[in-house]
Amino acid sequence: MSINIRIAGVSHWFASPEDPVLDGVNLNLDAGQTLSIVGESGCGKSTLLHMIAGMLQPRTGRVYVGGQPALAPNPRWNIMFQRSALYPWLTVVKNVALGLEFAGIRKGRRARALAMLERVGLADRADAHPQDLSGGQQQRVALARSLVVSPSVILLDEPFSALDTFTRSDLQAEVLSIVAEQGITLVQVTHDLDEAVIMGDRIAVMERHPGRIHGVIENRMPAPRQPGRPGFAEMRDELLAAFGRARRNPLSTDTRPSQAPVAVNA
Ligand SMILES: Nc1ncnc2c1ncn2[C@@H]1O[C@H](COP(=O)(O)OP(=O)(O)OP(=O)(O)O)[C@@H](O)[C@H]1O
Repeated sequence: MSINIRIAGVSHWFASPEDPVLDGVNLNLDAGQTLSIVGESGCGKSTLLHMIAGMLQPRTGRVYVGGQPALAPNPRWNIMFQRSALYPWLTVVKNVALGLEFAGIRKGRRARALAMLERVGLADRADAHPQDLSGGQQQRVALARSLVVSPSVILLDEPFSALDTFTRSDLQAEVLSIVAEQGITLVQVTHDLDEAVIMGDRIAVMERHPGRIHGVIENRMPAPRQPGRPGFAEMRDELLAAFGRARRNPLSTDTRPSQAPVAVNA
């Protein structure tokens, strides 16, 4: 079942209230939509993702997932990090099946894990151990573990940043296809503007220090959104311009150009 996400007036600080990491973040995502979050290093992207995952509570405001406050981690919304740990003593298929075990699913674990491995192109390595796989293959296993539970929401924190261009492109396409097929709501943090355009129906651009939503761009490109296709370069240029403005105004929104074309449609 698809579910929506609502980030309502979220502010946060770690060390001191005088040094907020997030300030007044509002963002809505419809059920089954995909959102890319971009912004300079340290602007609070991962912090926001942790809040959606229920791993961290904002000092003020609230995150709602499927209408419920995200007060604790939930197996139906899955977070995957840049380097998701696999267990070296378990085979690939057992690592994937662990996702099902964590979600409390008892029956048919191996068959479901194998089907998902097939999906990410690793069925033939099911009985290998993670350390015998390449970095890209290990990320595929981690992805399979996240997706095998048919989560309602998947949260990806730069999952493909260490991968070569071709592997990254394959995995982007595979994630988008699974997400569309299962109606999963996707939030992905990325530093790669091409990836932001490829993955996001909407793209949130953040300012830094404190972390704020500078604007949200509605991605007008129809799927498949691939570099070189009509409209891709325009979307990327629009994003790059918004990113540049967000960087130029890290400490204040007062100097933001009034003609900024970014749709603040949070
Ligand atoms: N647990 C924590 N304790 C103290 N400070 C933290 C903690 N987690 C994050 N921070 C600080 O909060 C700020 C935002 O961090 P966050 O990781 O959310 O940024 P980011 O945009 O994801 O960065 P990057 O793009 O480099 O991954 C940073 O200054 C970081 O040092």
